[in-house]
Order: sequence, then C-alpha cells, then structure tokens
Amino acid sequence: MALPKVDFEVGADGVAVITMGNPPVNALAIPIIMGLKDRFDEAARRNDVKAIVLTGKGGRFSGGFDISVMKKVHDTGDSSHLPDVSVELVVNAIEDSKKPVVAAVEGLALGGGLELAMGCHARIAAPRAQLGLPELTLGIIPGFGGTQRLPRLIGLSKAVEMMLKSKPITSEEGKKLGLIDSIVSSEELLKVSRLWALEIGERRKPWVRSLHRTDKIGSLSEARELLGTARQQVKKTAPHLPQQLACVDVIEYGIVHGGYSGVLKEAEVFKQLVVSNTSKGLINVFFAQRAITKVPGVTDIGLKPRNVKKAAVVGGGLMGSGIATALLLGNIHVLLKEINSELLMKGIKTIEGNVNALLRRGKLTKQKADAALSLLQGVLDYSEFKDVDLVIEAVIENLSLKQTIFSDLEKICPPHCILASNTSTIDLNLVGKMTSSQDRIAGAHFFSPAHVMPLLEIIRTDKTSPQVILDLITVGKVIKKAPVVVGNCTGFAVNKTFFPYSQAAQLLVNLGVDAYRIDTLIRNFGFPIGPFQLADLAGYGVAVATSKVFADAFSDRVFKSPLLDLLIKSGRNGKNNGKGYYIYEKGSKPKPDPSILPIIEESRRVCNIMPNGKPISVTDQEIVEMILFPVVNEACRVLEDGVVIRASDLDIASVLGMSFPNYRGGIVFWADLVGANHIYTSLKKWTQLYGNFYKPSKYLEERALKGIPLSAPASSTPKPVARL
Ligand SMILES: C[C@H](O)CC(=O)SCCNC(=O)CCNC(=O)[C@H](O)C(C)(C)COP(=O)(O)OP(=O)(O)OC[C@H]1O[C@@H](n2cnc3c(N)ncnc32)[C@H](O)[C@@H]1OP(=O)(O)O
Repeated sequence: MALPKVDFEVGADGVAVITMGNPPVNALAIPIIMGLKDRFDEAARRNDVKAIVLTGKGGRFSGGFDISVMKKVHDTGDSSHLPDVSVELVVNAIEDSKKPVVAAVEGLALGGGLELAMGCHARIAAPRAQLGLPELTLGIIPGFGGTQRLPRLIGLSKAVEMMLKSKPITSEEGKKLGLIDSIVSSEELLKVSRLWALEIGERRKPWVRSLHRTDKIGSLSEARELLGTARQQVKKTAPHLPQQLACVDVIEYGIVHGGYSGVLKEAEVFKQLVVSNTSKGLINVFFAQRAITKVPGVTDIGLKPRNVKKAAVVGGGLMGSGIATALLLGNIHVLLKEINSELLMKGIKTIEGNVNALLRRGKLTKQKADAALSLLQGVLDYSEFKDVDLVIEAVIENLSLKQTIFSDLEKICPPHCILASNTSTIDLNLVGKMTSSQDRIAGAHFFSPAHVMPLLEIIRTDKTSPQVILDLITVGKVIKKAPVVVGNCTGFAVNKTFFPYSQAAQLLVNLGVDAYRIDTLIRNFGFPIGPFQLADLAGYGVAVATSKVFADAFSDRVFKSPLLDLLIKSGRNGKNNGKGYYIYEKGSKPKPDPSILPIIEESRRVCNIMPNGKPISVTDQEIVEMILFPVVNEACRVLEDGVVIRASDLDIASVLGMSFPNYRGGIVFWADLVGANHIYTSLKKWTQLYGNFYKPSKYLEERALKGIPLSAPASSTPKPVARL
C-alpha cells in the first residue's frame, strides 16, 4: 500500500501545486499534516513560487482528519496524538500566507478536508463533489476552524443546518451558497485553479480570508435568535449528544468574540469532546461498520463477486414483500412467488405500498419508484426460476415446509443459484438436509420492515461455500444493507444476543416493577422504544413463537412469564389489534392503557416471584442494568462460540438490528465501558436473588476475573466460527 505523502511541484508559471496523497480518501493522517506544514513553509520560502494550489490525489480532495488518530487517543488515553492544525496550518500557513492559495476540489472534501479548503483564498471544484462537515456523527465538532469559516462563507442558517445534520452538499449547491467560487470540469480543474491563484496575486480576483468575513453572519441579535432556536431543537431531538449543543455554543462564541477567538475555543472544545464516551462509541461504530465486510477466508482469497441480476422471493408475506422491495430498490429483477393469486396480489400490493410510502416521504424519486416496480413479476409456480441467480425463501417458520421448498428449488434453479432462507431461528443444516446443495445454502436474515431496517445477517453453515457468502455480502451492499456474516445457531447473532432483553423486562414486571417505567428508562438509555412498546409493535404471536424456540434451546436460562398468554387470552395482540400495553390513536403518541393493570396483577399472582409477595424496590439504573446485563451475558456466549468473527460485528448487529444507541458504540463496546467486573458481580447477585436467568456465563466470569475486556480477541488460537 502506498505510504501517505504530500507532493510538491512548481510549474513554469510559478504556481506550486501541493498534492495530498493517502488513498483511498486522502485522510489527513499525521504524515500528511506534517507534510502540508513543510510544503507550505517551502512554498512561502521559495522565491520562484508566486501562488499555491492545494489538491488531492486520485480524484478526491480529502475525507478529513484521520479518524484512526482519534481511535488511538481513545485506546491510549493520550490526547497528545492530536496535532495543532487549526492555527499552525490553517490560519498561519494557509489563510495568512503572503502568497495566494486556491483549493482545487474534486470528489469529496469532508470534515478537515473541507476545513483546509475553507482556509484557502478561493475554492474551485469539479462537478458533483461532496462537501460537508460530518464531524458531529463522530461525537466531535468540526476542528480545523470549520465552525467559524462555514458560517462566514455561506451564512449562519445553512452552516448550522449542514453541521447539525452532518449532511453534505454538492459543489453545485456550494457554488450557489458561496462556498465554491467556480465549477469546472475535472480535466480543467488544475489549470483553472493555477490561473485563479495567479489572478488573486495580481489582484484581479478577490483575496478572501474567510475568517475575517462578517458580511454573511447578520447582526448579533439575529445570530443569537437563530442559534437559540437551533439550541431548542437540539435539546429536543438529540438530548444524548453533547457535541450538538457544543457546536452551537462554539459558533456563537466566534460570532461574539471574533473568528480567531472562535478557532481557539473550537480547539479547546474539540479536545474535550474527543475523549467523551459519545465520541468513543461513535468512532467504534465507524470502524466496526467498515470491518464487517472483511471476512477471513471469503474476502481475502481472491474471489470475485458474481453479478446477481435476477432474484426470486418465495413467500409474499410481510417479510417476503419487504425483502422483495429491498431487492427491487437495488435494481434487481424480482420474481415474487406465492401459492395462490389472492396471496400473490396481497404481496404485490404490500410491495407497491412500501415503494409508494418511500416516495411520499421523499426517499425516492417517482422515476426510481416506477423503475423499481417495473422489475417485479408475480408468479404462482417455479417455471420462471430457471435463470435466477438467487432465491430467498421467506415462508413461515415450519421446517418440513422449508425442506420441501429447498428440494424443489434445487431441482429447478440453475446450479450457480444461491439458495437462501430468511429463517430467524431454524438450523440451516436442517433446512437443506433433503438436498445435495448444502454448499450454496445460506441464511439471509432480514429485520422487519426488511426494506427499511439496515441490517442483513448472512448465516453460513460449515458447508456454505465462500463464493456464496461473498455474493451475499455483495448483494447486501447493492441493496444498501450492512451485511454481517455469522455462524449457524439458534437465533444467530442478533436474536440470540437479544432474547434475554424482552424476558428481562417480563421478569421485572413480574417482580412488581411498572412496565411503563421500564419503557421510559430504556428510551432514556437511547433505544427508540422500550421493550413493552416493542412487543406491541411486533404482535404477541411473534413473542410466543420465539420464546418457545428459546425455551427449547436455552432451557437452563429462560424466564417463562405467564403475562403473554394472559394478554392473548384477554384478546390482546399489541398494536395490530389496537389492544396492547398502550392505546394507539391516530395522530397521537401511544398512551399507557390502565385496563392492562389487572392482567399484570394476575400475572404477578400466577408467577409468584415477588419476595414476600411485595414489589421489589430498584433504582432506575438497576432497572436498565437488569435488562441489559443479561443481554451482555448472552453476547459473551455468542463471542465464546465464535458466532461472530469479531466483537465489533456484534456492536454493529446490535445497533442496526436492535436499535441499540449508536453513540454507546454497540452492546460489547458499551459493556466494556461499564466494566466486565461490575456486570459479572451484579449478575451473580441477581442469580442468588432471582435465579438462573441471570447466571453469568463462563466467558464473562473469566474475563471479569482476569480483567480482560469482553471485546478483546481470544489470545489463544481462536475457535472457528460456529457453523454447526
Ligand atoms: C478536525 C476535523 O474537523 C475532524 C475530522 O475531519 S473527522 C473526519 C471527518 N470525515 C468524515 O467523517 C468522513 C468519514 N468517511 C466517510 O464518510 C466515507 O469513508 C467517505 C464518504 C469518505 C468514503 O466512503 P466510501 O467510498 O464508501 O469508502 P469507505 O469504505 O467508507 O472508506 C474507505 C476507507 O477509508 C477509510 N476512511 C474514510 N475516511 C476516513 C478518515 N477520515 N480517516 C481515516 N480513515 C478513513 C475507511 O475506514 C475505509 O478504510 P478500509 O478500506 O480500511 O475499511
């Protein structure tokens, strides 16, 4: 791999072109920052240099400061790894340079990349370049003067929006807003930028130091009003994210005290935020998300992904139609197979409804929606399956039905076709037992609603070929899912890890804790909804079916609550029949339903686990821990059994599959922040009080006692991924 370096070339026109080279995105790694300082010094010193152009190699300006440096700060606790860039480089060497500097921007200029460009005296961009300050998604604020220069270049309102939403704009929008001075073709970019720089030197183009501008900010009172509104908004929408308020505060500081003071304040706040748990969590998620598609023995053995042009989905229920929708939106031709025309029409209607809902919400253009639907074909038999590249079976969880389907598929589909099941629980070796195609059978487990939820669990057995896994990873990327490759076991990675989540909530209710208090606390922790509202959403039938599977597989540690059966007996089935823990009325938030309380009382009586028949007294923190520590405990078993390749895969799976708050870094990452020892001792205490549901796993016990982080890879030879 090429080493990061900064090139320097002076042309006959007297323009020095400084080029950042650090593929693939020219991240501003320490050698790049050092190289830039040296090159700008050299350009300032040399008499043959009249003007300077700053650009990036390989069609991309820069993806920003090297995030792995911040990871190093997290891992070592040593902030001295952070270089001084905002003053030394951007203000002193670039903006205050005696020679004009022009940024030639192509591809992308994000975070520190855009901040370098904003320090230049003009910006020339190629068409459709992405420009943005996404730092808040990493738990920090823009750190190389971005909070100060962006408002001064494009106005406060748009700058605040771009930073708080972390949403990039194109160079075309940038031109309209004043961020970009001119748009030219990629071929002309360097030529025009050189000329522009010379013309600034000759005073034929303005020599603009953005930090000194005030014309776009408006009066102090206007600015304060706008920032006040932004603050109110942030308090409502992102109460858990300290970087949002910090960003607004730093912008305001610079408006009140001047741009340069703002830059100094920004650096101070940046350093505080870098070491926050929020930044640690979000940066863990950034790298974890990029690690999932690196699968040893699959993506590192020189295989090439095959193109999946035509797929079939067997079963047009809620999951099947959601999966079909996702494939169609990925531009894949889909056959939807049902057993009769009534069910087929229902499936097609659901797909149309899914696509139209996305259209209404502005997530799709009409053209894209029409194109997706034109790729759909409904069928009632397998005759069209002769040339499909992939089949995803999404029928009910019935083993013998699945076995028959896979036998049929084996006969009719071409030999290269991947045969996948969307089962969430059934052993894939059993699904393919009646075939001799085990090498092309895998799980493709989507999460409901399948066209919306971003996770795709790809389950391999010991017989699934690496090519099939690679192809499924590729399809996953094409349909914009995060594909996580996991081993074959009951519940796979996500459902296995999270089965204690709802059970713990049930256990607590039967111990006398208020269900709505639990939901509120779990929401305050950062989940979008609590476990009881989640149960309402899924319908109680699903909970009954899955708890049976888990009761069979993990009989040593399940909690059987009478509550679900009592609810069903009283005619309740959650949101879909309007009778759940909550009352659902159109246009208003779900409200607690007091008529459920006698049913809960009845459950407590039948269950009879309240000590001395009285509700237990627990703090808010204990409630959260009593729900989430059993999940961590199960995650430990998933890690021990090698169901996931690495702990961070489970972090991503928990964030994208279960909506575990991303700013807490994922389930294992969070557990390590809390500390294995505290989790272990708490579970041990609760085991004595409330039974084996809480019994710590061997993996947790060992690591807690030896002080080894739960996420650390096994030091001895790692076990193979559980595929059996
Ligand atoms: C002080 C400053 O204000 C602070 C900052 O600048 S913080 C950084 C701000 N910048 C960002 O947040 C951008 C982060 N990067 C991205 O969003 C995307 O990588 C991108 C849009 C630039 C490119 O996306 P895409 O082409 O899909 O490639 P993607 O797979 O994400 O990244 C390619 C590789 O570059 C790495 N990478 C991308 N941006 C990086 C960065 N800023 N630092 C370090 N590595 C980075 C990725 O980790 C990945 O590495 P890998 O191949 O080893 O897995």
